[in-house]
Parts: sequence; structure tokens; C-alpha cells
Amino acid sequence: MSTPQLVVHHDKELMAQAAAARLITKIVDAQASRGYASVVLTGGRNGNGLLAALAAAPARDAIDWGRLDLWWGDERFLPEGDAERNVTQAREALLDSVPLDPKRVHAMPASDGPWGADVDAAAASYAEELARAAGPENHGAVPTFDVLMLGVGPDTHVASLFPELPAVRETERTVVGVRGAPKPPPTRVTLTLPAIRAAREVWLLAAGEDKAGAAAIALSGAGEIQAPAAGAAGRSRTLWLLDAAAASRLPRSLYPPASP
Ligand SMILES: O=C1O[C@H](COP(=O)(O)O)[C@@H](O)[C@H](O)[C@H]1O
Repeated sequence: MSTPQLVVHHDKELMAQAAAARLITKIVDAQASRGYASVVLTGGRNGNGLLAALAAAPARDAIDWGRLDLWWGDERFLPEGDAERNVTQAREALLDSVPLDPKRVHAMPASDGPWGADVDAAAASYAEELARAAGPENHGAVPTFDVLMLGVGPDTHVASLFPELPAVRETERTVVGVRGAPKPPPTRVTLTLPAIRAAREVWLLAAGEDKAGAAAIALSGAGEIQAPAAGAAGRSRTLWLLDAAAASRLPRSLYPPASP
């Protein structure tokens, strides 16, 4: 696993714009070298802010939207079209305004889908969808995502991995159902830490004063069961994208960087 790197922007608007620019470059580079790119989206305010910034960026037209696979890190297990579903919010922020290939948009199941209210069956079906997309080098688990984004919650949760709940302890399955989440809605579907760690790059997004405590805890050596954000890392890069407010309680040894 890679060691976290930090980039701190002045405010959350700038953070969203800079992260969107970074994502455009990543996608364009992956498409140039491999023919397609694979990105995992996050829900939450910071993730949706990034998507809105991407929608407003003229350079978005550099992306070949038809050769982009989109997955989700987690979903609120609600009916299709519910305004609180992460996919609904992503569609509003960006996806409805770009020419994606619908077959490459892998939304997580809804609570009124083929598995009804059975969140475990819904999670298992998403795991199967991921496994079908994985290549032989991925050992049948999940594709090697180019970038996997995670909004960091004020309690250090990422995706729907909440402190101390069973999902954050999962070591075998790639996707699990969550019940009793402390943030509504209580029932969710989430990638697990093993699936997250299969990504080439993991980007953690934290903007706003309410994220300052979470960033400080996760980056100060906390365990992943107590602070799930501490366990999120990419194979080749782990990037924390913060604004100054979210970085305000980081230990001096981490930020600002020591001068030579
Ligand atoms: O519920 C969720 O919350 C987190 C963080 O959201 P934020 O609004 O505090 O930024 C998000 O990462 C996750 O995908 C989402 O389902």
C-alpha cells in the first residue's frame, strides 16, 4: 500500500476545481495508453462538488466519455431515482450532461430493484458485476480502477464503511450490505477495504471545518476499524485532497510540509 500524500487547497471551491482538473488528466492519460479508463465515484458533498466542477470545466471535452467505466464506492439503499441516492446526485451534477455509454455506468442496485429489500443479495450482485469486469490479472475480484474517490465523513467513514461496524472488518468479500449506519439511511451497499485497495490510485476528499478532526485522526496513525479512512490506500498512490479548513488540525509534521 502507498503512503498518503497531501495536497491542500485554499478553499473547497478551488479544491473541487483542482481535483476535477486532476481527474480529467488521469482519465485522458489512461484512455491514451490503454484505450479506456475506469473510475470509482463517491457520494457526499465533496464528491458531488468535484463532479459539478468537472461539468463546468471546458477541458471535460478532452475525455472520451464513451470509453469510461464508472463504478460507485457505496450507495444508499433506497428506491431508484430517490434524491438521496449517490447515483441520482451524480447524474444531476455531471452524468446527465455527458455522452457516457450506459453499459459502462455501473450503478449499485436500488431497494426496489431485482433483489427488493435484500441488501445482501444486492451487494452480492454488484460483487459479481465487478468480478465479470475484472481481468485475469485481477484474480476475478475487481477491475484495477484507475482512480477510486472517497469522500471522508466527519466520523472518518469512507464509502459506507463506518467505524466499528462489521463492513469495515470484511477481509474476503469485495462488496457488502450495511445495516445500522449512523448516518441516514441506515441501509447501504459498500465496497470493502480489500476492493478499495485494488485501485491504482485512491483519492480521499475532505473539505470544510467539519472534516478537520477526521483528517487529523486518520492521518495520525489511527487503526482502520476505528477510523476507516486510515485504511483506504491505493496500490501506487494515496492522495488526500483537502482544503485549508479540513487541514487545520493536522499535526505540524504532516502539514505544512517541512521546508528543506
Ligand atoms: O453518506 C455518505 O457520506 C460520505 C461523506 O459525505 P460528506 O457529505 O460528508 O462529504 C460519502 O463519502 C459517501 O459516499 C456517502 O454515501
